[in-house]
Amino acid sequence: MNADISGFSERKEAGSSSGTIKIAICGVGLIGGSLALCLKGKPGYRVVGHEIREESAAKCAELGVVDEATTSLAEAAADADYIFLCVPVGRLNDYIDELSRLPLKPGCVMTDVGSTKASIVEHAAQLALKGTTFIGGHPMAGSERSGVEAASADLFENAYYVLTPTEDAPAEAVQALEKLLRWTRAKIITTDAARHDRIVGAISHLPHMIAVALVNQIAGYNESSDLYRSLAAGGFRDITRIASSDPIVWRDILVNNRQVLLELLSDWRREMDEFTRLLESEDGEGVAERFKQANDFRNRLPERRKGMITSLYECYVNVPDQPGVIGRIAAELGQARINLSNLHIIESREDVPGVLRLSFRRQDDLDRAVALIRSMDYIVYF
Ligand SMILES: NC(=O)C1=CN([C@@H]2O[C@H](COP(=O)(O)OP(=O)(O)OC[C@H]3O[C@@H](n4cnc5c(N)ncnc54)[C@H](O)[C@@H]3O)[C@@H](O)[C@H]2O)C=CC1
Ligand SMILES: O=C(O)C(=O)Cc1ccc(O)cc1
Repeated sequence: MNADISGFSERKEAGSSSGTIKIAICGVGLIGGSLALCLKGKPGYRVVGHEIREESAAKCAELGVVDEATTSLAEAAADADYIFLCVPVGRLNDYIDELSRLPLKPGCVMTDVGSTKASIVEHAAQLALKGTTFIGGHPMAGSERSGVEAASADLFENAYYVLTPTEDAPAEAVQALEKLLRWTRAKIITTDAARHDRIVGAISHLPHMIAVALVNQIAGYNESSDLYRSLAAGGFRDITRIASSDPIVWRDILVNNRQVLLELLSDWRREMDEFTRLLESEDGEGVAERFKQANDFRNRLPERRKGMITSLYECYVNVPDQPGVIGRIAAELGQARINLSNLHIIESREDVPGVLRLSFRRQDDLDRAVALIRSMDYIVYF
């Protein structure tokens, strides 16, 4: 790979012969669509979406997420300066194979957004991608939602965006990709693929498995009484939000990173065994110590209200059981021109509205809403 990068800098500065930089996005879903929205309309860029189904291609063009869309990979890739692979992890190698058989523009930079990095980076390195450079990528932001309808130009703001260039990737290519990705307003960092997979396995893939297992365990109990579902309150919702993630996307991630995950699961079982031991021996002090240790670490997590922690800017409001309270809060927010993206009543008892979850698209809206609602004497928390 990277055999011929002659003319690379010249092309990146000047763009293609038509004066524009062509960016191909293969898979215009949540992540591909969000990248497209970050880049489309920026001076000198033309964003072309690739989808395998006609309806999907038509939809992303109609929604205005891309400048144009096609179901032909050859057409999307032809003359592209950058190619982003944004399909489920299980399909990435096939795309690399197919692209390696197509005439690609010399100096083209190819990257992906897959949640695992070692296998794709290794696969791309084995193929001589004729004068193009492959650089693995992973924006550490997303949500439990999927599809182009969920795409947003703000998705990556302040989140980490990991790049995993191999040692032989030309510095100019890495710099050019980093420069392009600045439009996402993400914090770009580089590391090697194996390290990425170990760390992301622990902080993202393991939590997704735990969330799914927990929901399925409780769903099993709920067969005997619907009260399990009714009583499921804030804590359960917080820890299980990511269990609503896309099954195909996550099937591919977990199977791909299975070696790392099998080790993490064995450590997880040890953590659970420790709780079992503490409870069997009625060791309350030991239990408290586990919570204390967790509090210490969690309270020192970086204050980031996006990406891996939450997908939106959210707050919770305790609402008393009085008619009109929710309407009043919504009306005040509207009057103050604060854009509410979602409002959800979390019932803690069947007959009592207990907690209101308010979601915003911007930090600024959240901050203003919190100040306003607190000034109305309601308790607001995160
Ligand atoms: N969901 C998330 O929060 C994050 C996902 N990622 C990674 O981004 C990639 C895309 O995920 P999302 O955008 O969330 O998924 P999505 O489901 O929103 O979008 C997937 C895209 O790939 C296309 N696609 C699906 N199956 C395909 C197939 N068999 N052949 C060709 N195209 C196919 C779909 O038409 C769609 O455009 C995955 O590799 C995932 O690991 C990375 C960061 C965050
Ligand atoms: O919704 C969340 O909190 C996520 O964890 C989103 C996410 C999903 C997959 C990734 O590879 C990165 C981020």
